[in-house]
Amino acid sequence: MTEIQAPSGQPFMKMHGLGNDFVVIDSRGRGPDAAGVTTPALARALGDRNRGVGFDQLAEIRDAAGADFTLDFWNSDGSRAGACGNATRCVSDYVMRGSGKAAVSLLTQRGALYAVRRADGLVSVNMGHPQRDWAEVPLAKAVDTLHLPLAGDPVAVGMGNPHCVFFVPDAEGVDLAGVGPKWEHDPLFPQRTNVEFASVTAPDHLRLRVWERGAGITLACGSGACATAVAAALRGLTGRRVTIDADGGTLEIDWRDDGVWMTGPVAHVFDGVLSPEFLAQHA
Ligand SMILES: N[C@H](CCC[C@H](N)C(=O)O)C(=O)O
Repeated sequence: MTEIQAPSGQPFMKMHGLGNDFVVIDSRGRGPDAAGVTTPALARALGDRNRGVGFDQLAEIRDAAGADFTLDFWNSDGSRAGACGNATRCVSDYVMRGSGKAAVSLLTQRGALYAVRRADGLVSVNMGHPQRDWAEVPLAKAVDTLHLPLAGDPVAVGMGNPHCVFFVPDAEGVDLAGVGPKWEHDPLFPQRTNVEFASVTAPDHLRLRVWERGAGITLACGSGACATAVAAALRGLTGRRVTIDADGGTLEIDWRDDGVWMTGPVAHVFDGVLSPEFLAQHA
């Protein structure tokens, strides 16, 4: 009889929120001071959809002091992201299932966040207060974040990561791949930016398409949806509670006094193990 060997290597999960897809590495159990296992080289290699696993973002779960867990985000180009709403929802769901809790707290680069499971099964995350000051976004110089001095009159909003939101008559018609990289690299954004194109379809409804910093076109962007809802409310285009249709599905955004709440679905696709060879090649 052949013995089946337990696989050695680094376990991971593949998850997605509205088609915004993630590799999730759970490296808890080593203490809050232990560094993560992810390196820029590993993120780039794993993010390659032909030679790796493929993802829009990689999320690594680490131990936290004073919260249920810490969450680090990486883009497929190997850069770090300060926030990722869809991955926060997916990972919070996984941690809630594992612990039996109906609410969890987490630490991200921007600070502490909070997630709860709703009665309908969807997961809500309080993504924190929007950053509206030019230095916090960050922008390269002191300008009015509600009317950036750029063609198309976009709004800058930080959600722990930078967003540049354009309101356009028809988001469907925008050539994302053509215009996205230009704005991502505009000198007004010293850390580059995520780029949103939104159309108001009703006073409580927006259509959104996104070009993400470090990842390109994605089917949805949770922090981008939050930034877009904030920008639309500040411009007086919508109320503070909106439904946002991204390419991959729908998010509910509610900008409350305690922060911007984002609600949507989660999907756990499969579990895998990275081979020791792959890890060694991309350490
Ligand atoms: N997809 C993520 C955002 C990733 C942002 C990342 N591209 C950055 O560099 O800030 C979300 O659901 O919020």
